[in-house]
Amino acid sequence: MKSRHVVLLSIAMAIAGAAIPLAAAAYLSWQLALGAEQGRLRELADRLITRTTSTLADASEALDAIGAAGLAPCSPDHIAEMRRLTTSRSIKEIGYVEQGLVKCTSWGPTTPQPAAASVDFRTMDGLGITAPFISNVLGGGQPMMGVQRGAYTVLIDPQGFTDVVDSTGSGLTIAHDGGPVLSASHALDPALLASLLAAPRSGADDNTIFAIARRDGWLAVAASPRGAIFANLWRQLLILLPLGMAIAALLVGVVVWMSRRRLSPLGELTRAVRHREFVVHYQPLMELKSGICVGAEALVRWRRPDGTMVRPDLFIPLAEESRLILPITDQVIDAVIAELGPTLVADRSLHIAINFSADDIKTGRMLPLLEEKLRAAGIKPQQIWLEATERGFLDIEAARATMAKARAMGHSVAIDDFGTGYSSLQYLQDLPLDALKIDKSFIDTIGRGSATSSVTPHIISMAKTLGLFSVAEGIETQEQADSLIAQGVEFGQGWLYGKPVPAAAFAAFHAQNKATKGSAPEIMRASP
Ligand SMILES: Nc1nc2c(ncn2[C@@H]2O[C@H](COP(=O)(O)O[C@H]3[C@@H](O)[C@H](n4cnc5c(=O)[nH]c(N)nc54)O[C@@H]3COP(=O)(O)O)[C@@H](O)[C@H]2O)c(=O)[nH]1
Repeated sequence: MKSRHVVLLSIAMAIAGAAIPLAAAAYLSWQLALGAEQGRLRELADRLITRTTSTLADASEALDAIGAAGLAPCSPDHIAEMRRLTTSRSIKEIGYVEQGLVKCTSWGPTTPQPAAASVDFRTMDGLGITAPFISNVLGGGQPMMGVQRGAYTVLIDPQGFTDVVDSTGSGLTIAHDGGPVLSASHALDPALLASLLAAPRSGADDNTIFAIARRDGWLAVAASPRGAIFANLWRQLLILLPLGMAIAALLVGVVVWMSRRRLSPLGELTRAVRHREFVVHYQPLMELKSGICVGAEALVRWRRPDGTMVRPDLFIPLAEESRLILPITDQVIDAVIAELGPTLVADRSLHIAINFSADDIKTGRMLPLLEEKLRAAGIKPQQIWLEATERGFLDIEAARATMAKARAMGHSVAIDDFGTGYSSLQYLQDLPLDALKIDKSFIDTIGRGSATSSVTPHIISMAKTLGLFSVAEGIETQEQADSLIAQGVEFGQGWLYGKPVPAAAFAAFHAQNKATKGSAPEIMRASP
């Protein structure tokens, strides 16, 4: 993914990371406040049913008592007893009805008049309920609720159900489940009430929050305006918003940290390793005297997704520091085998030099892997040279063990960039080596009469004394080549012969060189 895309994605993720926890905090606060209000309304509705059933129980008791009193209808004692029974808070009046006419009430005898209305429904214990009950003779024309059994009708003020239950102004409605409404305070929107009676449920709409309770044959609805939850909502927000803000800050921090990591050189390199973005170019290695191409040095390049190539000296130091060099070396080995395996199998005189990191030289972890891969491809170990810089010799004993093992397997081993390190020359005679690669900085001095130009002959003669091949790096002119040949340097590479090129171009160069100059010896070892 390109850096621009990473930045855009990071911005999108940071916005989402900030918005989602805040939105979640707001949503959760709303849900908690709504849930609390609905819980309160449910409780109110339940209390309303309790109040209704206890009022009806009072009425039933009064009806039983007057019925069982056995007093002469409308006698002073009968009227006194009816009056005594109206002392309960909910019972407003009692009427005695004979043949459809009210003969007397708890207030006294009346001129016989027709009783008000017929019964609307019967409760589970047989009480006949009329709601509203409006009669001039009973209840003085006020809308009441009539509870009837036998010859008696008890009048109850329906407002009493709802007034006592709630003091917060919530709308309360009690209805016979599946039947008419008995009482309502702060009347609900009629359409909403009708819908709740038809399909009882708790919930909220644009204006109202409502909850129901249903039991003992009664349905109670409690409702409050949406604004009723705002106080609780702010309380919830005060708790949850800081939490949401903390989570948002954490998420944004993580996104920033991840994107900075991803956009950092190390992040880029890590991703490149994961996506195997490395390619290998091959620079011809020549036998200087004969001009025969004896092999090539494998040089890694990082091809970024946009196609640009990154030079190894720009990423190898970071790769070594972060140990990403290990998977990079593995990818180089895989590329060499995949790209030049058939060429190497077809020409046993050809070899490829691979650069190994200090870590590899110290641990030797790549040797078994290399052995297995070469065997599978049919490539001889002698065809792969190992190059190590002096940085790999910091732990000289470990380096010696790895190099000895590599040579025992059949590989040749060369010291790369020789002369640029600070290691003691002492180790040279003890290390199991085949070649010294003289660094380009020394080759550049040839013919220039500079102070360091006198060092090159010493390096060449040291290699000879130690019985090692010398390989000159970075030969750019024929003058340099002639001088090196005259000093007995066996091999060399440089732009004079060829720049590092992709595998196919190198194979073509090698075939052309072989056709004109012939083949190198199959095994090139400085010493057994
Ligand atoms: N651990 C690993 N290190 C690697 C690997 N591949 C490369 N490297 C190291 O990176 C350094 C830079 O390499 P590169 O940019 O590829 O440069 C090489 C040649 O292109 C360059 N060269 C060769 N001939 C000439 C020349 O005539 N003129 C000129 N200006 N430059 C020339 O020199 C580099 C050769 O490198 P080396 O022989 O290895 O010293 C370099 O230090 C590589 O080692 C890898 O896979 N692993």
